[in-house]
Amino acid sequence: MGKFKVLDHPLIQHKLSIIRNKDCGTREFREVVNEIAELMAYEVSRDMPLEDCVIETPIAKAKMKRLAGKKVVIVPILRAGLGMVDGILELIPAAKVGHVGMYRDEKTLKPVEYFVKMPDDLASREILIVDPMLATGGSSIMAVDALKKRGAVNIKFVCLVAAPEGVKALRQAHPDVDIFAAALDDHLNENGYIVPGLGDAGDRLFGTK
Ligand SMILES: O=P(O)(O)OC[C@H]1O[C@H](OP(=O)(O)OP(=O)(O)O)[C@H](O)[C@@H]1O
Ligand SMILES: O=c1cc[nH]c(=O)[nH]1
Ligand SMILES: [Mg+2]
Repeated sequence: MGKFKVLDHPLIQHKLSIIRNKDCGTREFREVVNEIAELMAYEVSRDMPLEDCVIETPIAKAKMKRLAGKKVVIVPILRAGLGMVDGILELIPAAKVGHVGMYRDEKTLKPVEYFVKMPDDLASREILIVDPMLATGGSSIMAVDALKKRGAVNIKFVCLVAAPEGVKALRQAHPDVDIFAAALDDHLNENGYIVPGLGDAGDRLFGTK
């Protein structure tokens, strides 16, 4: 079973309290979502594989370590996942970026896929699917399905706020996927929104309603 980890670093918790506030405006929301994503990327990348290498410094040859393997792929689930991409790219600037477009039908709460564009060689790459919200789990499960269908095997899911219902569903559907969240909230309300949550992440990021 993949792990589920809440990243409770004080800076992450502090910044999360800023964006949860209903009075946080679009500009600040966008900035702070990226800042949290950057901090999370530091933890999420902790077990990235390294390989030996020899570097010639101005003084001597030195046995060093560098990242091994192909470039990481960041996959935002559109739209809200886009808000986390730049923050992660600050730490992993050479990463490739794939996109999965999906929205949740307001009545059924089921995800509807409308776009997929991925880099090549998914099978040999580490993939970070990012979306601020893990609610029922429907969107994340469908995103992992879409990537596995295209050959992906090494997948992590990174979100800001998770509901227990979504964590359970994603782990059941894809037990091999590690899940990282900045917070595990209480429950989903009758409209499928996370409580206390932060509202509709996409609308708050892009100023839509
Ligand atoms: O776990 P789930 O129940 O599937 O809900 C979570 C999904 O809902 C939100 O997207 P939304 O459908 O609002 O699309 P948007 O990002 O375009 O606003 C959110 O960003 C997730 O993708
Ligand atoms: O609370 C929620 C649930 C789904 N999508 C959001 O943006 N927020
Ligand atoms: Mg939305």
